[in-house]
Amino acid sequence: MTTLKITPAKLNGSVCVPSSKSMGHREIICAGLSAGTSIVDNISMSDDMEATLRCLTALGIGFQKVPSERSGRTALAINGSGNVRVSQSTVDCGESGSTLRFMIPLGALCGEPLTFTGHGKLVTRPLQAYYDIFDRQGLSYTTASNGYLPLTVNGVLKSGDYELPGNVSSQFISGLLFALPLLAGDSVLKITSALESQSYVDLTLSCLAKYGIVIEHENYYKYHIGGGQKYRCGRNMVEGDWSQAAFWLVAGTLGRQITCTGLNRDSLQGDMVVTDIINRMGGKITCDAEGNHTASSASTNGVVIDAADCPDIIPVLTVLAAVSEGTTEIINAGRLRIKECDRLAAMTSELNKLGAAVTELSDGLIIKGRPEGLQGGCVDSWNDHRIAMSLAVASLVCKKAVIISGSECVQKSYPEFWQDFTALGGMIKTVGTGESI
Ligand SMILES: O=C(O)C1=C[C@@H](OP(=O)(O)O)[C@@H](O)[C@H](O)C1
Ligand SMILES: C=C(OP(=O)(O)O)C(=O)O
Repeated sequence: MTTLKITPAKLNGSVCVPSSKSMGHREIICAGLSAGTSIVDNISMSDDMEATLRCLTALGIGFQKVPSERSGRTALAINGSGNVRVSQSTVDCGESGSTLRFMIPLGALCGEPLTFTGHGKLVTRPLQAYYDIFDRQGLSYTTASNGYLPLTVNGVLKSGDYELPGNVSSQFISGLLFALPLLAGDSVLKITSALESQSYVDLTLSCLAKYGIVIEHENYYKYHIGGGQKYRCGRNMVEGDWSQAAFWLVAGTLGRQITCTGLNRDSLQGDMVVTDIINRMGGKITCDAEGNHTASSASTNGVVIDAADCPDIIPVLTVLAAVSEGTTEIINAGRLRIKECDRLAAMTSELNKLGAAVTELSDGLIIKGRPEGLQGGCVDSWNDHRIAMSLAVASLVCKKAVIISGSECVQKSYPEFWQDFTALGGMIKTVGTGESI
């Protein structure tokens, strides 16, 4: 485990944000399901993207790295056959919920046993929505106790009527939307409770459409999925990641000025709402003609933030709230408890260690702002990339150093995070084992 000591410093400068992890997963899955070769350019590699690539291999889909046409990042040539088959009996999904939930229905097209393993919190993250479908269809599967990983699926999904809850994870909906068009018959998918993370369903539908898959829906609650469809190869670029930009836009608001490049101002990513939220709090985020977004230093005030459609930006917005004038209420955030860690508990515990005043509710947070700043101290990442990156941003407003243990977890989505943090003026030192802090 790596421990970092961050000496408080105001960050300043420009950063090219990684490409979208959510869109990257979707692109390489759709490319892998097409017959022929697709190029997906501008992929930011991370542990989660590696996990999805391992799944493609297990499903008999080939890929190779090729020179990028327009970015300095990875471009992948992905060779699919238009369908899936089990080419490896076990696949490790790492800690990636998206990977696991997108791949299970594809594994359940193969008609041969395929075992999904994972690590950390992924082992216990909810999968019941799929088990209910398998039970209804009589599809054979086994799990460790309590439905935990490893999960082995062994059977073929049947076309027809499907139901899913809308408030556990939209990743189940995306997973079925990838797989059901490949069945011979038509399917209808109904969402039986309030839909959260709807923007992620939009990302799925838009990627499917790019690859030639037609799905009609009635206001996101009923999806009509024609069977016998074929994915069509493509050449696509992945745009910048708004969830990652959020860290820098909060850091710019708390620091001097930070410009994020590589972003699409017309993005379908729900986390783009971070600009509206920061501006609503009194921040100063502007956008130029190229879509570069600049956050300038500003004094901010508390607001109500609805987490239903943007769960991933809540930890870093909690940091901004912690030093804003007045009170911030985070609502509809119960789902944050079933991510890489319990993010409501983690942000409450770790920010309060730094001197913040955060109160945890069952599905939200109340944050009493301390505009005078925080103290600093020793905190833990809870092995969650978004907690580690949020605590790094919190260091900007601390009087004393912030020591973060478990800082290596940023590998999950943003391996270059600490390099970028340093390039913007952050002062980081690795603390060796046994070294006093
Ligand atoms: O589909 C996706 O790419 C994601 C959906 C969201 O999860 P939920 O739908 O479980 O909220 C989000 O938190 C996750 O980081 C990525
Ligand atoms: C929750 C996240 O990812 P996943 O659900 O794919 O593990 C995340 O990246 O914050």
